[in-house]
Amino acid sequence: MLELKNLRKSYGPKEVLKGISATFSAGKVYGIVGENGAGKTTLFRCIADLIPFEGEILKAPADFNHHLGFLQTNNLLLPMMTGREYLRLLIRARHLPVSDLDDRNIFDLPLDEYARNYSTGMQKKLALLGVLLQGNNCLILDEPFNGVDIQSNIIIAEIIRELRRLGKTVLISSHIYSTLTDTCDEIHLLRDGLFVKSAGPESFADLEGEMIRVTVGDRVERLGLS
Ligand SMILES: Nc1ncnc2c1ncn2[C@@H]1O[C@H](COP(=O)(O)OP(=O)(O)OP(=O)(O)O)[C@@H](O)[C@H]1O
Repeated sequence: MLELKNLRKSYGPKEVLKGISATFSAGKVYGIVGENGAGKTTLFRCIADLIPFEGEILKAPADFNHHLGFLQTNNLLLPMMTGREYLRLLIRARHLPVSDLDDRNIFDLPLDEYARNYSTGMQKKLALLGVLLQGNNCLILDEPFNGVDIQSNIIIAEIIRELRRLGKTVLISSHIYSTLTDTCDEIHLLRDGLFVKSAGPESFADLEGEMIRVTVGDRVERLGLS
């Protein structure tokens, strides 16, 4: 169980999260959408206890953080380590046996090459594989689809559905709305530091319509294209 109660976060005078309350349940997939700079990563970093915040984040069981996997958008600064060593490190951090790595290398990554020489998409796949092989109960996936090829995106969507079937709690951010409607049970729109709208599958289309109205407004006309 994961519950946010009046979660607030400021960077200096800048208030990014202004009192978010929400509950995230096991066996559900939650999408977070919002414009660049809306605070999605900040929210995730608060939940992962990586930065201080105000308000409350209630987690159960008590060792929740030991079963939390966080795929960050910028966790790709790997030291001199091969893909295989990176995966071993993450798996061992959970005191799990390292086995069948080649079989479980579902993205066909060159595991014996230095991970820092991987392409951006390959690094993301490696990081995702790492948090998945840890067997976490809660997964926070910050833009998992971004920079990854279409074939892998299809696989990632299927993995997310499998995580739901396994009873995990999954939080995802994405700038591609269809990736969320394909996978989520609920989507929250983060704007001005708050969840201003939340929708279940029956109102995903309404939420998209609302975002288009607010976001596009008269911007295209103002461009004065001719
Ligand atoms: N360490 C920091 N110090 C100061 N300001 C920060 C810091 N990290 C983030 N911010 C600011 O907080 C706001 C929210 O940033 P955040 O990265 O959480 O947004 P986001 O919704 O994830 O954006 P994007 O979609 O572009 O990834 C932005 O205005 C950003 O400039």
